[in-house]
Order: sequence, then C-alpha cells, then structure tokens
Amino acid sequence: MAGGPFTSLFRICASRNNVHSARVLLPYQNFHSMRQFNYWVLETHKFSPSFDVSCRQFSSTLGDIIHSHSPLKNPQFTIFNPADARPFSSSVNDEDGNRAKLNENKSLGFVENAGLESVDGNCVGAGDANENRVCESMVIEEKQSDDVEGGNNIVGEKNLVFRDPVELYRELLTAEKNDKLKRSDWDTLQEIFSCFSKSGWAANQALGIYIGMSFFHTAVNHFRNFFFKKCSAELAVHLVSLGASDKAVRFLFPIFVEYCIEEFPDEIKRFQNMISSADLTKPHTWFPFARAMKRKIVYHCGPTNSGKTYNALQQFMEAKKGIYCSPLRLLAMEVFDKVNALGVYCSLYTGQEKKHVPFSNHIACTVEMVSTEELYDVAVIDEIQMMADSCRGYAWTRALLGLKADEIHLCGDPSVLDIVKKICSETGDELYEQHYERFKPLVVEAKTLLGDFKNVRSGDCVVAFSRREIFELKMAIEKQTNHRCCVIYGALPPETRRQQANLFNDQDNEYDVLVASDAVGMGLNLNIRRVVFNTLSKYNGDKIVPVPPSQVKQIAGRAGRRGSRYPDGLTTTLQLEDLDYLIDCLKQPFENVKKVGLFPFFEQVELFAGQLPNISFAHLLEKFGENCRLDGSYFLCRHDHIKKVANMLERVHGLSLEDRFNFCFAPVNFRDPKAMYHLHRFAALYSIKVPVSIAMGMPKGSARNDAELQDLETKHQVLSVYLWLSQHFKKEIFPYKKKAEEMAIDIADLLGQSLIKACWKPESRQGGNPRPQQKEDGGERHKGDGYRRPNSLVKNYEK
Ligand SMILES: Nc1ncnc2c1ncn2[C@@H]1O[C@H](COP(=O)(O)OP(=O)(O)OP(=O)(O)O)[C@@H](O)[C@H]1O
Ligand SMILES: [Mg+2]
Repeated sequence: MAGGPFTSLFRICASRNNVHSARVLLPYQNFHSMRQFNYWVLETHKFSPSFDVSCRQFSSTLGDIIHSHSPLKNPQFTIFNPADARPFSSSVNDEDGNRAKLNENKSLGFVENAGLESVDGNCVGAGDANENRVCESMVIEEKQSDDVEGGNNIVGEKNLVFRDPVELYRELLTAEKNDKLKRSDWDTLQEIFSCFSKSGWAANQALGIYIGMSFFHTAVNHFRNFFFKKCSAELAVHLVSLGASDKAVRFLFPIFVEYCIEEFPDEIKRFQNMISSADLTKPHTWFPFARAMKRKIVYHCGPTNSGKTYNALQQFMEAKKGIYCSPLRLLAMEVFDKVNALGVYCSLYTGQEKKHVPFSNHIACTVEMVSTEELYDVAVIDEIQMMADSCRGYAWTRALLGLKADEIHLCGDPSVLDIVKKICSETGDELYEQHYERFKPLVVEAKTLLGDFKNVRSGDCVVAFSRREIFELKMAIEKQTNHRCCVIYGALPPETRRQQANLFNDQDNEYDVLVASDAVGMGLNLNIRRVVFNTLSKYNGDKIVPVPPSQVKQIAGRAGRRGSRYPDGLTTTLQLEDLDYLIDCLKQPFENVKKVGLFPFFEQVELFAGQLPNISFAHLLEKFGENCRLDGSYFLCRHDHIKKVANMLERVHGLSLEDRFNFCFAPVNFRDPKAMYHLHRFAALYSIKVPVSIAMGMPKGSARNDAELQDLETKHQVLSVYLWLSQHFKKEIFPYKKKAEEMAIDIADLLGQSLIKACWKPESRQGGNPRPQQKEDGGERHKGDGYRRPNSLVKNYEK
C-alpha cells in the first residue's frame, strides 16, 4: 500500500449501539521530523445519549470528518465498538483507490495501528512490519478477553476495561478520598506511574492533545498525585493486576487525557498555538498567485550529458520574458555569457552581484534569488533533483511551487520525477515529460590506474573529496609525470574555477590534467576524457562514508561531453579495489526521492517567535524544527550552519529578528574563524547603524605557500559575504560595494596565479582538528613522493 500504514487511534464511548461521544485522534505524519507518527486531535464530537445512531451510521459520519480533515489523501480508519468488543467496519479506499474492508479481529477501546484487510483477505500492507504486529496484537487481545470471560480474573476487571474513561475520570474527580491501599499495592502503583512517565508511546500520544514533550512529565506527576488521592480499591486492584506494563499505561492513558484536558487548558492552548504557528503543511497554498495560473511544467528527464539544459535553454531564449534558475553562480554566469553571445539580452542576478543588461527581458539567476513576484513566459529550473538536497533543497521547492511562469522547464535526473508529479497534482499544473538518453554511453575502464600515477593521461580528471587530498594529488602527479594539473574545489571563487577550467580545456598549454573535488559535478563544461576516482569515500562532517551512488554518477558523467574534444566518456578508479563499487554505483537506477526540502519564510518564523518571546534566535530555530508540522512529501532542511551563525551573532545586540534571519543566510563558511570574525564585525557595525567598512587589506601578490593560499580564499569569502549583505540590506549601510567587487576580482585573479604555480604541501586550516585522512590509519604511501592515499573504500566499509 503506497504511503505505508495508516495508524489511527479512536475512542468511542458507546453503550450497545448508541454512541455518546467520540474523540478521534489522527496521526499527523511528520509532525515532528524525528518521530514517525504522532496523533492529532481532530475534533471532539459530543452526541447526546438520546442521539440514537447506529454504529455503522456513526462510522460513516466519522469517516466524513476524517476525510475532510486528514492531511492524507485517502485516510483509512477503523472504529472498534468496545461495548460488544466487536469491530464494526467502514469500507474505505486505500491510497491506491482499492476498496478495503476492516478485519474482523476483536479489540478493545484503544486501538493502535488498526489493521486493514484487503478484499482478498491479505493484511493490507502485509509487507509492513508494523501492521503485521498490529494483527498479531489484536489476536493476543482477543485471547486475553477470553481469559477474562473464563473467570480466572478479578471481579469487575472486565467492567473496568470496558468502562468509558470519561466516566472513570468523573468518578475519580468526585470521589471523596481513596480507599485504603496495601503497602505492596501502593508500591506497584508507583512503579506503574514511573513506567507511564517513561513511556515514549504515552509521550507521543499526548502530543495528540497538545501536551508537549517538555510538559509531559509535569502533567504525569500532577496526574499521579490526583490519582493516588482518589483511586478506588477496585481500580487499584485492576491496575495492580496489570503491573508496571504497557497494558497499565494504555489503560491509564485515556483517563490521563481527560485529566489533562480539564486541568491544563492553558498549557494545551499555548502548545496548540505554537504548533499552528509552525505549520508548514500544504506549501503549495503559500503561493496564491502561482496557484491562480494554469502553468505548464516540462520535465527534461535524463542522465548527465544528455542535452536537458540545452533543450530547456532553447525555450528560454525563444520566450519574450524568461528566467533561468541555476544551482551555482558559475552556471548562472555561464548561461548569462552564452545567451548574451547569442544575441538574447540577459541580466545576471546572484546573491553577490546584479548585472543589469539594458533592454534585457531575460535573467540568469541562482535559484535562491528567484523572484516569485515577477511574471515570466518561460522559466528554467536546472538540476531539479536538488529539491531533495538536505541543506539547499527548499530553494528548488520554492521555485517550483512559487514561480509565476506560463511554462516551467525542469532539468534533472529522474529521482524527483514522481514527487514532482505529486506536487503538480496538488498545484493543478499540467506536467509533460521529455526523456533523454546520454549522447554516448559512459564506459568503465576495468584496468584502473593500478595505484600508479604514471598511468594518468592527458584529459584525465582525478577526483578527490577534500582540499588537502587535491593538493597532495596535484603534487604527486606533477612529481611523477610530465603532466601539469589544474585544480577545482569548493572554496575557490567561481571566477577562479572558471579560469582553471579554461586552462584545462585549452589545448595550447601543458595543463592537461584536472584534479577536482565534487565541485566539478555540476555546471562546468570541461574537456574531460576520463574521470578517475582517487577514492570513493569521503568525510561527511562526522565520519568517512562511501560517496553516494547518485553523486558518483553525476561526477563520472562529466567525462565525454558532446561537442568537446572527447565525446566518448571513460571512467575508472585509481585502485583496483574500488572498481567494484564504481561499477555498482553506475549500475544502480536513480533512487526515487520520497521527500523534498522546505524552509520557513521569515514571516513564518516571525509568527512562531510571537509564541516564544525572550528566547535566542538559535533556540527559536531549534524549537521551530522540533515543533513544525510537515506533509509527508516534505522535510525541513538542515539548518545547523544557520544556527551556528545565529549563536555567534547572539552577542550582537540591536539586531531585529529580520536582521538576524538575513544575516544567518549570508554565504559564510562557518568553519573558517576569520570569515566568521568578519561577519560578526559587519553585524556589529550594522547594529549601531554605522556604515560597514571592509577593513581588510589586499594581499601584495600571489600565494607562496598553502597558508597564503588559504588566506586568499578567506579574503575572497569575506568580500563575497560583504557583497551578499550589500544586496540584502540597505545600500547606505554597506557603501563599499564597488570597492569590494574590485577587490574580489583581484583576489580571484591572484588565486588563479597562485594555483598555476602551487607545488606545496597543504596545511590544515584549523590546526587543531585532525583532518579526516589523518584520523584514518593505514593510508597508502606512494613511492617516494610523500603522498598518503586515504583508506580505500573497502576498508572504510569494513570500519
Ligand atoms: N542539440 C544539441 N546541439 C548541439 N549541442 C548540444 C545539443 N544538445 C546538447 N548539446 C551540448 O552537449 C553538452 C551537454 O548538454 P547539456 O549541458 O544540455 O546536458 P545535460 O543533460 O544538461 O547535462 P548535465 O546533467 O550534466 O547538466 C553541452 O555542451 C551542450 O551545449
Ligand atoms: Mg544540465
């Protein structure tokens, strides 16, 4: 069953066929991104006892309520009538539209993971472990109730089990004081409450009535005190018979619900407000103007180097007014140059720069900068699979949902095709698919380089996953062969990357090998004959992991671009032992992405902040992450870097919430203390409304060692942040934009010059922390060159 089991929790208070009241708790998928399911109070319907409605009728009424309120398309539900311990069923559609009927298992009042049975008798979603467990647990329940009837249990227990918790709670409430309890019973009850307090199940369920996790323990403590004062002997005996068990917790829970609703209305209201202000459900409704349009979406779907972007750009150029949204500044610049060269006036808009071309009706921008206000004839969103990126995905999602364009061309691999289909069915846009094949198949060279750099050839791109490794490789290759290496990695400004790419592409020089990080994976048109993976594992910020297959494919696909000197692409590994993993990755079909990224707008964060005044911005973001509600197709993008900047800026007073929000998005490398220092200084000056100076000297010349090279990288980073801020805040506060632009160009130039002659050992940027490779033992040393290859993938896998 698509979408997994629908878990539901109902409590029906009934006497025979007459239903008095019902509280329906619906699961809210991803209420909390870290938890799987939580329950949500949908509605409370009170029926007077005289309202004589048959269970079946009631179930269909309830069904309507559930269907109209549920965030799921076709929620399935079941209602169990505790009065005769026989479930009465409601036939419902499963997500694929198949009719399903409820299984005939007996169960008691509270039912979790209600099992549905398909018409042919199989448990719906039988592959799902949860649901199987449900079916089993129901059978167990049935047996136990037989035992009860068999008379080997305490008198009155059956009655208690079937009693309406509301009534039980009312009785407790009106009881004068509790009957005398035996010491041992008292101890058991204490244990039961301790078990209740620790129960993850109960804490999760409590969210359904807006008892937040942080208040849950307090609520349980109050409830325990109340219970001990009022509990009757009969109730105590029943609970003691259950012992400190899940059963006892589940028995107490509905009484606890009644108690909380009555005792903590303010806490519940507060939590409810907080939750509703962190509501990120139905993101397609955030863009009413785009929704009012009938948009045509064309998905250019295919592997790398298959002409997707080329074809989308043809439509873009033919349009009267168009926008191209790029994943990278570099690619936006390239499209800007290409399109203008073809005679279509096009402006450039990135976080750092705005180049307005007079009379232009076309824009090439980075996806984060796209306007959802302007109206366009044609929009292109490149690398649409980035919607699933854990950090930046929200920018693609926003562009897809919010762009006001008659025609939107999406270019990307097939991994997000299904989810785009789903989104289009929600937005009402028409979706057309255009499928592509690679111009020439990518060939794997089974021989590999056998660990010897002497096998490096002209046109090779050797791929590594850290800056340090890149420089070590460059040194080793240049020392052992006659090749000269260009380098491309993430910390280089786009201008320098382009300069290095041109140097490599150009045939009239000795720079015929490229050593690059995954930064070559997107956007650059390079004359690569063969992609050679130095390693297929990388540091993910926490540990060394295998490079995901989708990324391996993307990088390997850089070899053999149409129109380049090497139209036939080859790929291989440095070491034979990594080859199998490379082949595995290339063979794997594109994974089907289930969720895409979202991030709140400032207005949403501001609304949420209204519920939690007096907490720091970083804490506020954390709380938002904990409490936001998301539909099943979305996840909240990671925002660790934003929190890091927010924490640093905490000491800067006088910034409004909006200022903080904007500062936190500045493209700073939070691992670079110098860059962070400058960002802090910019914010501090901004907060006291003093024009923000650059206060950074220009280096005298190109770098002579790695420390100087890193210094150039940092300086460019700082200027890039300054330029970004000058675009996002008032110009008067950042008056040195022109100067920053000039400095940035000069530094990018110096970086280019430095890289041409770079032949030094890389240094650690942070000194103290060991680099990922250093953490690993057993790296391989190449003959005589001092180069130490990081552990092979196989070893990392084993670890
Ligand atoms: N019909 C065409 N005529 C001429 N050149 C083409 C044509 N289609 C594609 N190309 C060229 O082939 C190369 C790859 O095309 P393109 O960039 O569109 O591929 P892609 O599928 O978008 O790849 P990637 O996934 O790597 O972005 C480009 O240099 C492009 O200019
Ligand atoms: Mg492309």
